[in-house]
Amino acid sequence: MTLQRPPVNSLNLDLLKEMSKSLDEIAKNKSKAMILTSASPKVFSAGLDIMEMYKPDLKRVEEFWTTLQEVWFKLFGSNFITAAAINGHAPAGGCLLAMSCEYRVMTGGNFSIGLNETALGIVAPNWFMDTMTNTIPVREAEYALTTARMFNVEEALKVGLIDEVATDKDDAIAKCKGFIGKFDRIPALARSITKLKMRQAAIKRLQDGRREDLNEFLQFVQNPKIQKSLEMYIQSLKKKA
Ligand SMILES: CCCCCCCCC/C=C/C(=O)SCCNC(=O)CCNC(=O)[C@H](O)C(C)(C)COP(=O)(O)OP(=O)(O)OC[C@H]1O[C@@H](n2cnc3c(N)ncnc32)[C@H](O)[C@@H]1OP(=O)(O)O
Repeated sequence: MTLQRPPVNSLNLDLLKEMSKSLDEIAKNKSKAMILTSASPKVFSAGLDIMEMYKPDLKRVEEFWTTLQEVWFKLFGSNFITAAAINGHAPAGGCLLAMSCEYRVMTGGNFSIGLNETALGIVAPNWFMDTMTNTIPVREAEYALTTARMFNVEEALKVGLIDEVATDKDDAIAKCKGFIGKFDRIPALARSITKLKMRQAAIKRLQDGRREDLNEFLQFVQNPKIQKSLEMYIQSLKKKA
């Protein structure tokens, strides 16, 4: 699955809906595995489209958040094998997508990956945190989350946020295929049940608290202080360019 929403694959409602549909198709057509990557040469995904959260229409932003939750359920909780070929920057929601896969290969270069929400004055939801602690140790996750740490490729490899480094996108995809090949001799049902048991607690936590998570988000986007932070962040992104 190749993300292609120039310039930075930011996740707006339309892209999330497309992803949700594609994940359904992959599940339905009984694909053995999926590799998630990006059509952009330097950005895997810039995370959530900040414009969806800035001065939002309430109905749309509710659908936006619900669709994001759905994409996470379908990706993190998929029966099929998932690997991410991270061929560029992967901040915030981009990092979440990569961490929701079972294996991560990142192309070397001046790219970074991490959950930087606190730097925007926002708090990553519990299920973002659960996804991170499913990937790296709790202590590292707490440190990374509180400090909005963006890891460079070497740091990400060292902490286990990524599993391998690749020379370019083709190499990243080849290495993801190498991971997928490890399951050639493992019975598929045993593999998928094991994966889902490992992920069950995190999945159940969001299933049980889904409405509450949505309400928290809706309160959050209606908070004037948060809107001010988002406005300043958008300006800083634009100034850079
Ligand atoms: C339940 C509990 C409570 C709920 C609490 C709620 C929690 C919400 C959780 C939030 C999760 C998130 O993902 S929040 C999103 C966080 N994302 C980020 O912080 C990433 C910000 N972006 C970047 O760092 C960079 O753009 C990066 C990805 C490295 C690429 O750098 P480049 O130099 O290649 O490109 P840029 O010039 O910066 O960007 C190109 C254009 O894209 C825009 N752009 C970049 N990122 C964007 C983004 N995320 N959304 C919209 N637009 C974006 C820029 O403004 C530019 O616009 P023009 O100048 O107009 O061309």
